[in-house]
Formats: sequence, C-alpha cells, structure tokens
Amino acid sequence: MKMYYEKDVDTEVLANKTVAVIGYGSQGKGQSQNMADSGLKVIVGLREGGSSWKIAKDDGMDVRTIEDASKAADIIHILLPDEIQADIYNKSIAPYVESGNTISFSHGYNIHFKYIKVPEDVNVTMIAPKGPGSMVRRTYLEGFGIPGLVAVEKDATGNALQVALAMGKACGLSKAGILETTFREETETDLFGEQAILCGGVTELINAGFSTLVEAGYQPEIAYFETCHELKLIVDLIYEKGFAGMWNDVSNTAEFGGFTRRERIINPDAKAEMKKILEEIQKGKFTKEWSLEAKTNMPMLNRLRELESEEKIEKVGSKLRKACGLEKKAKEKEEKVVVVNFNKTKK
Ligand SMILES: NC(=O)C1=CN([C@@H]2O[C@H](COP(=O)(O)OP(=O)(O)OC[C@H]3O[C@@H](n4cnc5c(N)ncnc54)[C@H](OP(=O)(O)O)[C@@H]3O)[C@@H](O)[C@H]2O)C=CC1
Ligand SMILES: CC(=O)[C@](C)(O)C(=O)O
Ligand SMILES: [Mg+2]
Ligand SMILES: [Mg+2]
Repeated sequence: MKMYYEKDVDTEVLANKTVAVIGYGSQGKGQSQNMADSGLKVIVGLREGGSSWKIAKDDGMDVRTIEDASKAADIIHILLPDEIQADIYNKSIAPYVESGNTISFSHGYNIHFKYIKVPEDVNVTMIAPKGPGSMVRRTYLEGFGIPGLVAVEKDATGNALQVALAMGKACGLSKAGILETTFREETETDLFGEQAILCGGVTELINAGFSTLVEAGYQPEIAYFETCHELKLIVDLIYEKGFAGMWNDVSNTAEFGGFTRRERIINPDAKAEMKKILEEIQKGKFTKEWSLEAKTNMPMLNRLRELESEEKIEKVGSKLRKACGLEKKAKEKEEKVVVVNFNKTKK
C-alpha cells in the first residue's frame, strides 16, 4: 500500500474545520499540541474534574466537556484508553455526531472488534503514530516526526483519506512517512508488536538477562548497565542504520558472539509462541480477556503493576537514573513543551 510524505498531503481540506481531540493523555497531549502548532483549529474534550483538564488548560488548549467538544467538531479524534472508548462514545459523543462528520482514532481496536458502530453517513478514519505520544511531540519540536499509519474504514464524504492524511501531516507524521493500511492490519500488528516485542517481550528479555547476572553474583549495577541502559544505545544504532549499521559499530567479538548465540535465546519455541500470540489476537481471544479485565476494575493488571514495581531491576535502575540525573533530564524534556502556536511556554 502507498506511503505518503509531506509533498503528497494538502492540509487545505482541514481549513475552517474544527478537530476535537477527546482525551489529553499520552497521545492526546502530543497530537493536540502538534495539530494546534500546525495551525489547525483544535479543541480538547475532557471530563471536568479529571487531571487532564488543568494540564490542557495550562497548555493553552481550548478545553470543553466531551459533549460540548463533540457538538462543535467536524472531526472527532478519540484518544481515550481503548477499553473505555465505546462507553464514552455511546454516552457522550454519538448523540452529537452529525452527517458528514469524521470519527477518527489512533488505534483500530474499537472499530475492528466492533465495539463502536458509527452511522453510515459519517467517515471512520485512523491516523496512528507508530510510537509513544511523548515522542510524537518531542520529534515534532525537533523538526522531524515519527512515522504513522492511515486507514479509512468508511468514506462517507469522498475525502476521508485526505482528512486523515492532513491530520497526520499536522501531527508531524508525514516527514517520516504515513503508510496506508486497514483497521484490521493496524489493530492486529499493533497488539502483536506491543505484546511480543516492544513492551512485553523486551522487558522480559532484559529482566531475564539482569537476573541471570545478579544470581551469578555480579553487581546489580553492572547488570543494569549491561542489560538495560545500554540497550537503548544499541537500538538507536538499529533505528538509524539497521542491523548492519549496528553490527558494524560494535566489536567483532560482540558480532561473533551475537550471531552464534542469539538463536539459543529467541529459539524456535519463542517463534512458535509468537505465532500463538498472534492467533489469539486474530481470533479475538485477547480482546475478550482484556474486555473482561477492564470491566472488572483491572484486578490482574493492578497486581502485575505492583509486582513489576517490586522487581530488583526497577529499584537498581531508579537509583542509578536518579544519581546521574537521567530521570530529571527526562522530566525536563517532557516539561519543556512549548505550545508555539499560542506563544506560551508551560508555566
Ligand atoms: N500511548 C501511546 O503511545 C499510543 C496510544 N495509541 C492509541 O491512542 C489512544 C489513546 O491512548 P493513550 O494516549 O495511551 O491514552 P491515555 O490512557 O493516555 O488516555 C488518558 C486520557 O483519557 C482520559 N480518560 C481516562 N479515563 C477516562 C474516563 N473514564 N472518562 C473520560 N476520560 C477519561 C484521561 O482524562 P482524565 O485526566 O480525566 O483521566 C486522559 O485525558 C488509544 O486508542 C491507544 O491505543 C496509539 C499509539 C501509541
Ligand atoms: C506506543 C505504542 O505504539 C503502543 C505500544 O502500541 C501503545 O502504547 O499502545
Ligand atoms: Mg503501537
Ligand atoms: Mg498499542
């Protein structure tokens, strides 16, 4: 399918249109600020009394209730947690959706698994950054951006793709490129990626390496630097120059050892398990499990969060990141967010 870059996208289609971003969390904050800084008319829909309300206000955003924002919008971009989108949509958005509006997402989950049903005369689109919300904003301010995905589930107005692409360009995604996909493909690959590689697989790999060294009697600090801290530096090389670029930059010793031992770690059993995880996503097993968990106040997720915070690597890592000022630097990066369009820096 097609890749779209800056030159391929015209934001004129959004001239005089109002985009209501519902939610001001990881994605909502970054995307709203980027779109506002790109000159779009952005309003933010939130629940009054929630913590985001003040944050968005302090950032200079036009903040309204979800209902009022939905009423005023031509495009309603839903950036709420996936597990609550359907309830909020049915209660606070659907009553105000008008013919010719666009309902937009950054993950296909609720449309693909049919939790949200949109009227026939309304566009259903997705513009999904392939990265965390904080990086959507940070890379935009650095004059670049992260890649994105675009999909159209329903084109009621005849220009749904152009609307979604224009939002992507305003979010800063078309510099790195926006790949056309489908709601099914984005949903299944995103769930697979975050479970098997990006969030689940990588933390388990790191922790297994860390505890192997600590249990063998090495200092926890050296285990942390070796298996966690340095991983970013290695992945940065892969991000910039591919596997070959990384292998070229590391020592021959690391290259020989890495090539000859890696398949003993990520072995055929690991690959077979990845296929099973993908199948559970495709067949709806994961979404059933997650829906039940979300409906019952997330007992398992809360317990797993607790156990994770008690992991030795978290304690050792936090101590080291604090001691070298890394945690402070990361916080400053988050706070140094300038909402250029309103010529305001965060108070
Ligand atoms: N996180 C990421 O990096 C990525 C996320 N996505 C997708 O983007 C979408 C948004 O994800 P993300 O940004 O992580 O979401 P967050 O969990 O960060 O969303 C938090 C926002 O949702 C609001 N919210 C939470 N609960 C409720 C509620 N019950 N009623 C009203 N508002 C509520 C919060 O407001 P309050 O302060 O009032 O609680 C806050 O503004 C999802 O579809 C996700 O899959 C896509 C790519 C990457
Ligand atoms: C950051 C991202 O792309 C994820 C992992 O898919 C998500 O947060 O859902
Ligand atoms: Mg993702
Ligand atoms: Mg995801």
